[in-house]
Amino acid sequence: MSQQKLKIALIGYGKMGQAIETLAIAKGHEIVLKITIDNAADLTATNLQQCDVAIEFTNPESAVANIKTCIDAGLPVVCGSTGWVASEEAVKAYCTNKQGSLLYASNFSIGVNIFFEINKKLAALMAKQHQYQVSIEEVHHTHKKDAPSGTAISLAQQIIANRTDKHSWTLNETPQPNEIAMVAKRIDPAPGTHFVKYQSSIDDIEIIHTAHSRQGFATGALTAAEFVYNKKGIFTMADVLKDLI
Ligand SMILES: NC(=O)C1=CN([C@@H]2O[C@H](COP(=O)(O)OP(=O)(O)OC[C@H]3O[C@@H](n4cnc5c(N)ncnc54)[C@H](OP(=O)(O)O)[C@@H]3O)[C@@H](O)[C@H]2O)C=CC1
Ligand SMILES: O=C(O)C1=N[C@H](C(=O)O)C[C@H](O)C1
Repeated sequence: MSQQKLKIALIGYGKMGQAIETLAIAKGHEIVLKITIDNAADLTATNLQQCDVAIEFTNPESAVANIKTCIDAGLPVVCGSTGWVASEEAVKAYCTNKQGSLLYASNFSIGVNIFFEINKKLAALMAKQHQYQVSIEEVHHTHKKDAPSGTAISLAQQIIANRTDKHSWTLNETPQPNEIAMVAKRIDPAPGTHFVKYQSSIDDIEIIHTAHSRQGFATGALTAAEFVYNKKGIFTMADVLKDLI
């Protein structure tokens, strides 16, 4: 079946917004509304209602308000901004109450979503191997505003869900026994590298995902928009990729 050509609102026109625009136009979609910091006042219900779907990639401070504006306008929204995890449950409740559509992913690339599945399985396998210290390391470019990355937080949440002895994580500090140690490094031009390490005095087990560019994130975000534009509810990349992985 051929893909419906979408009228897209791009909220945020930085590295990700621009990468998504290129891919969207190549697939025959139309960017009807482009919101930057300079025309943020144009993010109105009237303008959003000219579109089929919004794709939001801004920053931790703007994301929540932008998502709510889309929900209030009745427009499905795909959000890739990270760093607002503390508001996630409240935003989902807002979306549910307003019968809106939201698809948030800390990472849209197929590779990372496969990596997530490996991480969950490895965490379950290692749950009783207390001789191994588990830790997460992420490396990103120096323009990144949040730390740790949203992807690193997702990896930690998956580990916590698959063992009983870890309850939270700590960044760049010595962890308590019930915490996962996280390290965030900022090195240009890294688009995003994530390590999950299990280390013991006898041996180490390590899984690594390395993004070579932003193409995987942009492709995944556009696929998510094509998935959600005519749906109601709260979705994840697992819903989008359920027939693929
Ligand atoms: N989920 C995923 O797969 C991925 C998520 N990300 C996340 O996406 C977000 C954006 O990343 P990236 O594109 O690299 O960042 P950029 O800084 O390159 O782009 C963000 C853009 O949004 C603009 N902006 C800020 N506030 C608003 C607003 N209220 N309305 C409209 N535009 C606004 C910024 O302007 P100004 O610079 O003037 O503030 C900037 O141009 C980050 O949170 C990042 O962590 C990134 C890659 C993949
Ligand atoms: O800011 C970025 O660049 C990225 N952010 C996301 C995150 O915080 O996990 C995804 C990817 O790693 C790139």
